[in-house]
Amino acid sequence: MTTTTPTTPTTPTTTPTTTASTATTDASDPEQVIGEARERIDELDARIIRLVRERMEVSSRIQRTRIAAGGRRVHLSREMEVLSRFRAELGGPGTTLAMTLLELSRGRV
Ligand SMILES: O=C(O)C(=O)C[C@]1(C(=O)O)C=C[C@@H](O)C=C1
Repeated sequence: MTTTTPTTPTTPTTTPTTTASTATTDASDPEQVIGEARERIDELDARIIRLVRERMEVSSRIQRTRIAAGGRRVHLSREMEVLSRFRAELGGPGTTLAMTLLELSRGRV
């Protein structure tokens, strides 16, 4: 007859690996999830603002060049292209966003 020695449960010696989606969040703690997601949003907003400022500089260069060559500040057909691209990608609010970007870039018309 063979006897078996009772085994005691052991704790894992390695830490469970985390996946990308759980590495920085603990779904059981809503405050932590929200706090971390807001940090990410703040970073994204800072990048968006930097990009908007960069767009304004590039747009200003185009406008100054056109005006120096005898043209006008506003180029309507180009604005229509910009507006339709934002609308195609983001719908009606995309148009509003594009209009705001254009106003920031060339002032009010
Ligand atoms: O693309 C141009 O010709 C620009 O002057 C740039 C820009 C823009 O910010 O997108 C700004 C003013 C014009 O009315 C059209 C577009």
